[in-house]
Amino acid sequence: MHMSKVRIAVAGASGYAGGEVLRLLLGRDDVEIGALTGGSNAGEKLGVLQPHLVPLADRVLEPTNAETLAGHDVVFLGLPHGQSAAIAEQLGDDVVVIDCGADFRLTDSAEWEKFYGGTHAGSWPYGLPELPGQRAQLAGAKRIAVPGCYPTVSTLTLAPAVQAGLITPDVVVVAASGTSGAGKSLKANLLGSEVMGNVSAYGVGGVHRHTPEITQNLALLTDDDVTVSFTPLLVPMPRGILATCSAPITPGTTAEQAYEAYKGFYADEPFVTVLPQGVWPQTKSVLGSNSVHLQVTVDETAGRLVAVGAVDNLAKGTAGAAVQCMNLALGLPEGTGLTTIGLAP
Ligand SMILES: NC(=O)C1=CN([C@@H]2O[C@H](COP(=O)(O)OP(=O)(O)OC[C@H]3O[C@@H](n4cnc5c(N)ncnc54)[C@H](OP(=O)(O)O)[C@@H]3O)[C@@H](O)[C@H]2O)C=CC1
Ligand SMILES: CC(=O)N[C@@H](CCC(=O)OP(=O)(O)O)C(=O)O
Repeated sequence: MHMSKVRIAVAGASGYAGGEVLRLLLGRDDVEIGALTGGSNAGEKLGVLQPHLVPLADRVLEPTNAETLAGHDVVFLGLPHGQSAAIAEQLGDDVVVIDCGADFRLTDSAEWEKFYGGTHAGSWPYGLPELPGQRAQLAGAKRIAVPGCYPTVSTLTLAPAVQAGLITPDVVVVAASGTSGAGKSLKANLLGSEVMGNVSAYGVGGVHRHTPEITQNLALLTDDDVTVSFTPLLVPMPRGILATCSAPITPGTTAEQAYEAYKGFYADEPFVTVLPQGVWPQTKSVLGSNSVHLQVTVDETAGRLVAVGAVDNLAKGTAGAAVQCMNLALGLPEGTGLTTIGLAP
């Protein structure tokens, strides 16, 4: 039977998130790529801005507005924070809008104002299908907020332990990210000479805006109060996040029990792999894929559970999740167009 193609548009097609959505969708014969829009680069050819997207080289970026984005089944927003709400409200309730930005992730307006400033636009179904109960919220959804990259990996690295009560949910997350997490626009501290051969911490002391998002996610899994100490590190690589997470272990819990809890929690998840015991996640193994790699153990001397997770910040951390959510929203097989296979060496 002939099925009509899903017509999609990407706002922010010149950026990293928008570019990755297009890379993932270009291989699909059930998707037609419609409008591609930008900001300062409107009028430019995509072949100049995203030369890896060869089939789209001659496409010209249009300005981002309700007119250029009209007439699509799905609109992906890869715009800076605070830009999504005004566009989304003009797009009509029948269009699936998938926001890669932060505007609709938080449910608590006070937390939004504290960490982002300005008025909170509201909250949309949260695009992390691996959270218990969340897949049902995404099936048929017309508005989806794609999680932040650090919250995706941090939440999934801790969720089984929090839900099973293996830890006191007073968690410490230290996560190293590649530079693409900061977006494509040049930032002084991201110029090559500052990043190469260097690792630095930033957003230290509970001030990074992903802290309340991680807390919000973990709080769904327990009746206990959740506290999150989150420290991001910038490392000299283009893609990938490695998150090291720990929390006080519930006395008597063994490493074997923790491992089995993780295996059980993710047994039916197509994109989460709990690696063989003793094998620790590394970013390269997930690059370009929608995979999350996890490992867990118990540090008996310190009395802490230690879990490590890896994702590609642009794939499962943004654009891969966006495509996974599109599939769920449209009732397509969830893994359509997504791979679990990363790179080596
Ligand atoms: N990079 C990552 O790992 C992740 C990113 N995200 C989110 O995705 C969104 C996009 O991030 P990312 O792709 O990294 O950022 P980039 O800086 O790479 O891209 C930003 C895009 O937004 C466009 N843009 C900027 N200002 C305007 C404007 N005023 N009007 C219309 N378009 C505009 C830019 O167009 P132009 O170039 O033409 O100016 C560009 O296409 C952000 O909200 C970010 O938080 C989420 C998770 C992870
Ligand atoms: C390395 C780096 O700078 N990373 C970004 C996070 C990117 C991301 O996922 O965040 P949002 O979608 O919430 O912007 C940062 O720390 O601000």
